[in-house]
Amino acid sequence: MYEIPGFTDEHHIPSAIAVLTSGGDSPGMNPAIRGVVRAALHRGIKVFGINKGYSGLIIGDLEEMNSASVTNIVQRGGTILKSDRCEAFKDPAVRHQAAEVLKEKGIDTLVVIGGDGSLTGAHYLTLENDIRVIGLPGTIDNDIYGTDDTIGFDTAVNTALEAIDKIRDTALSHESLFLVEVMGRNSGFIATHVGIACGAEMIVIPEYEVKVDAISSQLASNREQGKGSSGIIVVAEGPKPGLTYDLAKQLKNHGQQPKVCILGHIQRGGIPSGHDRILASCLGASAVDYLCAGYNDIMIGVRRGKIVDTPLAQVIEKSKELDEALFQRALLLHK
Ligand SMILES: Nc1ncnc2c1ncn2[C@@H]1O[C@H](COP(=O)(O)OP(=O)(O)OP(=O)(O)O)[C@@H](O)[C@H]1O
Ligand SMILES: O=P(O)(O)OC[C@H]1O[C@](O)(CO)[C@@H](O)[C@@H]1O
Ligand SMILES: [Mg+2]
Repeated sequence: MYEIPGFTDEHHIPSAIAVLTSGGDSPGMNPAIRGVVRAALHRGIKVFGINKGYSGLIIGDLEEMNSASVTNIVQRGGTILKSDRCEAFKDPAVRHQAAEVLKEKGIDTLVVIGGDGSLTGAHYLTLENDIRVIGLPGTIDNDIYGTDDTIGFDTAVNTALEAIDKIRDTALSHESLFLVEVMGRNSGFIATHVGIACGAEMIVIPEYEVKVDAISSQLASNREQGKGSSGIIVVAEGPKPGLTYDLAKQLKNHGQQPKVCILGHIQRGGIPSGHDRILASCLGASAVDYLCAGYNDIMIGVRRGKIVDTPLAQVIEKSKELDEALFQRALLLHK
């Protein structure tokens, strides 16, 4: 499914690899961990699992893994290593402490599976300390520069769709309008993909200004065309809680009677899709290939079906643009 680079130079075999998951959990983190562990063991490299992301790293909560440690996890949601958000890791002194923990155990390389924040932490860790790092994009948000796809995005979109298809039944039966909030504080990737796939009447995302007038006239036009008065508007959660309720209020002022349904954390859990399992497995195993070939301070992702690497500095600095053409296509399909 993915074109995998073949490396010839393999003179940088790590003494031992540690792996952690960080930030919001995402479906596919487990097959990614499995990929790292099995590929490392295949080369005779010791591999350690760190519990609870950077919080566990700082206090040395880690243990050696073997092939059985990752048996029967390819199909499991969440992360067997657990995850966390760790404010303390933003402090360089704390990162130094983390590096010392690794060195004491004879570990010289770390694989970080997480979102943009987690990859930022990984970049600083290697810049300031003698630890090599590889990042893997593990987030449902798909908001990471340097990869077309992130581990968990596909599953999250499908989970949201399953829920919205059910809400659609009720919307049709009662001729009612639903605002369905999906995840995405700063990015509308989930909302755009879900909106297209569920046939939403409108999609609201943080990247573009919300035009209540436009939503109202779209709904009015639907009624005039004989499409009925039920509808689904997919709304990305946006930067602060409550924005979907604010939008509902504004629509009420325009004579609409919307109901709000917040999908929330169901989007983060569940069995990873086949797509996410394959992506995660390939990226996990590739992390070990890249380490053995001497790479450091990169994220491994996919572009146009190829496994590719991007310097973490770029991943952090640049933001992934929403596909404008795709969003325009969605607008066309509403009409
Ligand atoms: N600027 C930073 N410097 C050092 N570490 C950071 C930085 N930003 C984030 N991190 C570390 O990464 C952790 C996770 O970051 P964040 O909460 O942004 O989630 P994420 O990795 O982007 O995942 P997601 O957005 O999918 O939940 C933080 O709790 C912190 O430990
Ligand atoms: O569970 P928390 O910490 O509230 O995080 C929610 C955020 O995490 C994400 O689910 C990504 O992991 C975002 O889509 C969402 O905005
Ligand atoms: Mg993030």
